Amino acid sequence: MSILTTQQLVIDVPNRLSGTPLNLTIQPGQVWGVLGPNGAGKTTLLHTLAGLRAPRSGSVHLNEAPLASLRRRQVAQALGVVFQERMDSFPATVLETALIGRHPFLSAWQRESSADYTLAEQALVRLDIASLSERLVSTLSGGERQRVALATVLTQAPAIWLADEPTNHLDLHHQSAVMALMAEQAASGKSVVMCLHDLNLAARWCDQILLLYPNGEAKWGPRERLLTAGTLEALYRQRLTVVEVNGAPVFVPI
Ligand SMILES: Nc1ncnc2c1ncn2[C@@H]1O[C@H](COP(=O)(O)OP(=O)(O)OP(=O)(O)O)[C@@H](O)[C@H]1O
Repeated sequence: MSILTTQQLVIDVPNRLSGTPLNLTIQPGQVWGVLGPNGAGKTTLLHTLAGLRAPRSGSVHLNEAPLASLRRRQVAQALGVVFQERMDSFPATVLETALIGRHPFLSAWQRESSADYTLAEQALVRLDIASLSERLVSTLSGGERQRVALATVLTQAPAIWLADEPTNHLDLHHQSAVMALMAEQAASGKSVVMCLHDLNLAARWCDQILLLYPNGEAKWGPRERLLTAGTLEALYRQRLTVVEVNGAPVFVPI
């Protein structure tokens, strides 16, 4: 189990003067939804939490060690990132791509073991792409590629998932399946931080919410406190109506 914390973290968004310092504790078992309009800094935050981008100020800690003091390999053994944009530039099959998830655990010239193959094959089954195993990733549809990216992180089996719009390109069935997978990861003691544009997925699946505003302000806390029509209307500058379905709020733009 791993805990990711931030201390007085201000993310480095170009041309933004300042922002609310973030003091977050991402605990095992939690599912965080990061919400905010385009350009608010969701991806920047996710990359900063992954140690891929330096903060403007403050710090990110993995189990109390500053992320900046850790070797990349150590970080990759604990943190998995589902990127929003991907460069699938060299030819690789779906299975080969999923196996990349094991690389943080292999030494320089070490080949993947049969246990690594088993993990990758199980991940392909879980993401419903086992039948595509030998296909080149470059030949896949957008939704299929998205599921390869998720399968790669599932193969990595990190304690902390950082996922940038994990339901991007997915049809309704696969959106639900992926959110259920995230919830399942949290239930098994992992933690999940997701950037989302779909308020209703956040309302249904996230227990902690972080709202990012275009001016750098931020609010965070339990879903019940932050996912209200008033808060979200101000965040998105969009009027909303709320209905309740199966005990969860559903936000509809009006
Ligand atoms: N390398 C860069 N140079 C200049 N501006 C940048 C750079 N990277 C990010 N930005 C700007 O920083 C801001 C935050 O970008 P970011 O991608 O984090 O937003 P986001 O909330 O994830 O947006 P979206 O909802 O559109 O995905 C945006 O205004 C973006 O244009």
